[in-house]
Amino acid sequence: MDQPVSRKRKKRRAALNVRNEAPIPACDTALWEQINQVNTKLTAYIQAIEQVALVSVTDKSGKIIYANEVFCEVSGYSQDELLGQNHRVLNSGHHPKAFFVNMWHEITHGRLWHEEICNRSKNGSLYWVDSTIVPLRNTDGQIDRYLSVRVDITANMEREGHLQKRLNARMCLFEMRREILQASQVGTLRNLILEKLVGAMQFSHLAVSSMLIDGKYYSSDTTMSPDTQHLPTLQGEIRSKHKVRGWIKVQYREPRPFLLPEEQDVIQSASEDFALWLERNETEEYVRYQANHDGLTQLPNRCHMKRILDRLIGERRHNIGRFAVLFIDLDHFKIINDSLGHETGDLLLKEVAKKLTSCVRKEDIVARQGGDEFIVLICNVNSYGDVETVAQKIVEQIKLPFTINNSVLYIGASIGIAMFPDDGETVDTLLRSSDLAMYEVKQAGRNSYQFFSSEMNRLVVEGHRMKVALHEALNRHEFELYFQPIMDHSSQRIVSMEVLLRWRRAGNELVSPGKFIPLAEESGLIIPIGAWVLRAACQQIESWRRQGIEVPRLTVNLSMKQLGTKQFVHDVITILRETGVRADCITLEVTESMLAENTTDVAQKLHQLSSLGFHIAVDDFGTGYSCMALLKNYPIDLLKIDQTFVRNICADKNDAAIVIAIIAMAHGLGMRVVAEGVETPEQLDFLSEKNCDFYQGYLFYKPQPASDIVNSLRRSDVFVSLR
Ligand SMILES: Nc1nc2c(ncn2[C@@H]2O[C@H](COP(=O)(O)OP(=O)(O)OP(=O)(O)O)[C@@H](O)[C@H]2O)c(=O)[nH]1
Repeated sequence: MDQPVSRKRKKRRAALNVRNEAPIPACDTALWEQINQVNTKLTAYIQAIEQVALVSVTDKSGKIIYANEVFCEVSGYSQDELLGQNHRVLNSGHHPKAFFVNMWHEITHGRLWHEEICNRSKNGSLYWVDSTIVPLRNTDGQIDRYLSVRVDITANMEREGHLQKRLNARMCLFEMRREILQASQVGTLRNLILEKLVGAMQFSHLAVSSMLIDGKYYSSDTTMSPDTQHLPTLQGEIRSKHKVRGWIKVQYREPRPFLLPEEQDVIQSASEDFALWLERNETEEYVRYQANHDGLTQLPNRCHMKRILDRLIGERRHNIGRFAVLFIDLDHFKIINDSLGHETGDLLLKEVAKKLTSCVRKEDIVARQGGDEFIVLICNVNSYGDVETVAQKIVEQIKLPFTINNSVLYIGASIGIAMFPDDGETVDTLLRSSDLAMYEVKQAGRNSYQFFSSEMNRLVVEGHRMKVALHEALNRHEFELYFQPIMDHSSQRIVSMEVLLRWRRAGNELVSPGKFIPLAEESGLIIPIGAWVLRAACQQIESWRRQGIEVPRLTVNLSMKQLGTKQFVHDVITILRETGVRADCITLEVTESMLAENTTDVAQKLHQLSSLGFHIAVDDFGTGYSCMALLKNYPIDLLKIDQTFVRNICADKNDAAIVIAIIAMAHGLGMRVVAEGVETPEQLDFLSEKNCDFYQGYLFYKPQPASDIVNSLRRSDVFVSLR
């Protein structure tokens, strides 16, 4: 059985020491006997050693003066070739210089040296030997030769080495792949690969890894210059999407005659894995970018901006420091689209985005909220004055002409400003506050800026509460009808009554129509409310009729939303059927703007209604388009002159001229005219002199509930029959 290596080594050392150091005793028979025995033993040892080991002796300088047969056999050199050669002829280059420096240091100091060495044979192949070098002294005690005994361990080393290297390589790749799966930052991953590759090399202390990616050089040893082509190099190419993006290298600091294939595999795989990661990361980055940016302007989109805003709020919540949110909406942008086309509109939006970016500092953020709306975050604000300066600059800059496709375009911007934390401490409140302020700018005429105020908020909160209550108002029977008579010019009697809606909210508070009608329009509630009004008006006609009061006609206002519903005419007919009222008992009032909005659909419906017997009136005439040409396409019976003209009719020549013109033109088109808001006898005189047909106003009657007006109606002479 084999003895353990350490015991074998001890024995060998003991034997060599005996040979080198045993003193020669004085001659006597017993002693010679002893010497012979020792000699015999030594000879046996030497013979045995010579059989299995590579034995050589060198002089002080390392020149070989003896080499046994095994030595010749393993090294591939003949004795003649070896003798006189320096031992360096066998150097494989595998070991660093320090390895041999240490060896020489030990043996020149008379110490035995024992290591595993990789040597190179004559044919270039490598072999590993377990080497023991013993310094030999001459009779003066000086070291003058070195005895080397080496055992060939190449087979073991290869087995172990291969396994170890493969294991190392696998481990390295495994770890790198794990990191690659988790890595999110290219810088971190790059450093990690460079570090791991060095660790995976057989002489890691000599290995330097480096990477060239997209023209930039990185190295695990920043002192080593990229210009090291002469050094032993393992290299892998980083290829992504069929393009060479760079390389990964591992180089040894010293020349090495051979490099292991496993190491090359590691570099190759690392390069491929890294290239895949780059591709994946770039795809993810692209997707992330697309999700966070507006495709047209490349600015952060609404979601991204909200996240930025949220982060900013988080940062500033504990630090004192204001920032401002500017809500920017372009003025009348729709006209650009409608007149010059969507593509021109798009180009203008891109130019506006650039201009906005140029108006703010790098740390500020410009985002596209959507459509023609942009958000600007001014991140560091000392005073309102700072923000005002930026807002003013934006208004001025946007006002300047834009040249798009060789055309000069003009646009304005309305800006609402909310400050953090004063006007909101959450993303939603800041956006809402700035939006409200922007809305105020629009209301005030556009092309300017406005800071948010708590009054705006109060109005919004009130509006919201009212909207909620309005939803319930129909179910709670909170609506009432008021009636205001319309008088005949010549007879001074009632020809019709305008039906006016009133909302008596819980608590008996009467809400003015000016407050709730716009909310009902906005929420769409105007459709069921409008149907209720028509039905209630018809029911009232029937109720009066049953009481013996014949009302010639009631005038009911329509909204554009109602008229816009497909089944509007059908719904009106249904109400007439249900209540038993004839169509000619009802005048339907539309506004000028309704006629201008959707001419074909509105005209069709009004013609249908007119042919059913309804009268059609145009309310508030003169305040909108005042376009007589528009009227001729519709079956209009009555024009109602807006009260704003009537109010100053005796004092303002222009108003008087307008009223005279409207009456003349209406008569020319076969229509009759109602003057609204008649309050004084002077107004009445003026109007009757100009042949106005009918009057409505406080001079005759205020709007009254059915219960109050009924007394006036009972007088038999109040009505003029129009039939
Ligand atoms: N070209 C283009 N137009 C868009 C885009 N997104 C929205 N719009 C249009 O932008 C217009 C925005 O209209 P609004 O802001 O409501 O109206 P405006 O004409 O600007 O009027 P005010 O805001 O009241 O001054 C609409 O006509 C949209 O169709 C877009 O990506 N490209």
